[in-house]
Amino acid sequence: MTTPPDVIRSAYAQLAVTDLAAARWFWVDMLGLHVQHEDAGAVYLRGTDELTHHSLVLRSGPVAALDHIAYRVRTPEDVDRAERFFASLGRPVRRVPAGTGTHGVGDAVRVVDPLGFTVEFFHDIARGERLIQRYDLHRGAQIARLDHFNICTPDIPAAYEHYTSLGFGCSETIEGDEHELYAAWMYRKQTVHDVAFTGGAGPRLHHVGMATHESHQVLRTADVFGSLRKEHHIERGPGRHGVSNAFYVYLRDPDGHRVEIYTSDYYTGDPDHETFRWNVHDDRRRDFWGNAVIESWYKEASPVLDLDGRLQPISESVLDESAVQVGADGLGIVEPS
Ligand SMILES: O=S(=O)(O)c1ccc(O)c(O)c1
Ligand SMILES: [Ca+2]
Ligand SMILES: [Fe+2]
Repeated sequence: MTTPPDVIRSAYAQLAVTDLAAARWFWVDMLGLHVQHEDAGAVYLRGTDELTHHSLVLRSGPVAALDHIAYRVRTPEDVDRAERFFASLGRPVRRVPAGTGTHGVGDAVRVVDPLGFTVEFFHDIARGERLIQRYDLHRGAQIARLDHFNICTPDIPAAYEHYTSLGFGCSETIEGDEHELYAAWMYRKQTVHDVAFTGGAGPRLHHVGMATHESHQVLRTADVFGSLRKEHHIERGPGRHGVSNAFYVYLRDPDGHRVEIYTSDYYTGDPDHETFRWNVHDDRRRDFWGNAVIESWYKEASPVLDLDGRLQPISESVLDESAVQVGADGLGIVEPS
């Protein structure tokens, strides 16, 4: 196997939205993301702490879907390594020279990874003004930065193996009594995750996780949606996660794309950091207070487009966590086989 690229972190997601103005209302007016650039067909957004051009791109399109997730790599040579790595796996690979791809991003490579996701690896990206202490510009949820991608895939062990081969560590898992792998959280930056896997039909994007500095920003976000009679955008929470220990709320944008507002997870940077393993029957795993997980959270997600913008076919899940009888969820009636 060829040398993998040195991934620094999850860097941006590019979402296709069917009504750019409605999406702008949600992500800019309500969540407060900073507009770094916009044109007739797309808006480029970032959080208050982000120094690179964007961490979210909303592109107008006929179908609500994920264009691609993107990881920043340490050097320009790591873009070449990514191209060779995925070519050696026999995966579709397409070089995207500077100026021909996403606005603000330099030389990049886009691949369809073994899980069926379109993934971009880049190093060069334009800078944005330092907003960390421009409190006068901090609005809405006061989102600091993109924290992670959560992806739906039917084969969690395959996802774990693929991201392990890319040098990702594993901070936490959800496992069955026989250690069947239901979910995993994996990282390159020194927090709980850059990517996590939710068992289900895939490839689909489950959510993008956006970090705030304080739990009161999570709570206020939910309050503002309630005040404006937009509470139907609130899907799950606010609450405290078992996995990651983060405080969270999940929202759905006008196209149904899911976003998590997430704060206060923990450091994972020591080389001998140990994986914390949850049992699928522990009903504190997903909400530490034992609150049930709404069925839509397990079942609904955004489809994914291939390198040519065509919808990727979706294959069904192997293990269905929502079918596991646990105290709080109570969604299913069948123990895992
Ligand atoms: O619901 S879980 O506690 O499993 C969880 C933990 C961290 C996340 O980012 C997440 O989306 C979900
Ligand atoms: Ca709701
Ligand atoms: Fe998340």
